[in-house]
Amino acid sequence: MKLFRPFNVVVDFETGDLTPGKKITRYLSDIQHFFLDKEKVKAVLAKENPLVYEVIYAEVPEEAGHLAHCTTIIYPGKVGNEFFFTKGHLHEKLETAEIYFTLKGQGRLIMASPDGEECEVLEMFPGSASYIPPCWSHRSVNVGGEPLIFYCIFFADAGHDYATIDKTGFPKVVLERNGEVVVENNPNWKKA
Ligand SMILES: O=P(O)(O)OC[C@H]1O[C@](O)(CO)[C@@H](O)[C@@H]1O
Ligand SMILES: [Fe+2]
Repeated sequence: MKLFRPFNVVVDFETGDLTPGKKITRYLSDIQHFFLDKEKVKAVLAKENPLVYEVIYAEVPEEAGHLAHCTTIIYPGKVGNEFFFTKGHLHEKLETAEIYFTLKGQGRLIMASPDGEECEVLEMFPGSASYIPPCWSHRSVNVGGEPLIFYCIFFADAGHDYATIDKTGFPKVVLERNGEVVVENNPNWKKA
C-alpha cells in the first residue's frame, strides 16, 4: 500500500460541519418514494423541495485498510406524521460494521437483517455511540425539533447498496402520534 499521510479534519459539534470535507445533499425528491403518505409528499413537493440531510465526508481512498468517516446532519421535519430520515442502505461488502456517534439532537437508528426478518431500533442522543454490526441495513431518523448530527466511521471499501432498500423498504417506520415518538411496522415493507 502507498504510504498515506496522516491528517486532521475538524468537526463542529454545533453545526456538524467537517473541514476539509466533501458534502453530499439529499432533498425530499430523492427519498420521496419511501414515505408512507404519498398524497402529503406530493403536496409538499408542489410547494418546495426541502433539504432533508447532508453528509460531509473526510476524503480518504475507498480502499481496504482505510477508515471512511463523515458527519451526517438530518434536518428536523416530517411528511404528515413521519419524521425525516436518511435513504438507508446495506453495505455492498455486507460483512462490514459501522459506528454512529451522536453529537446533537434526538434520533432513532433503524437496523434490519438482510432479509428484513430481524429489526432493531436504537435511540440516538448526544453521547450515544451506536454499533451497526456487519450485515445490518441502517437508516437514521430525526425525531426532534433541531438538527440530528452524528459522526460515522466505516470501512472505506464497504460501498453502498441502495438497490435492496429501494425494493424492500425498512420493516419499521418512526412516526409522531399524539406528540409521542412511536415505532410501527411498515405496511409497505416487502421481504427481500
Ligand atoms: O447513504 P445514505 O443512506 O443516504 O445515508 C447517509 C449515511 O450513510 C453513511 O454515509 C455511510 O454509511 C453514513 O455516514 C450516513 O449517515
Ligand atoms: Fe453505512
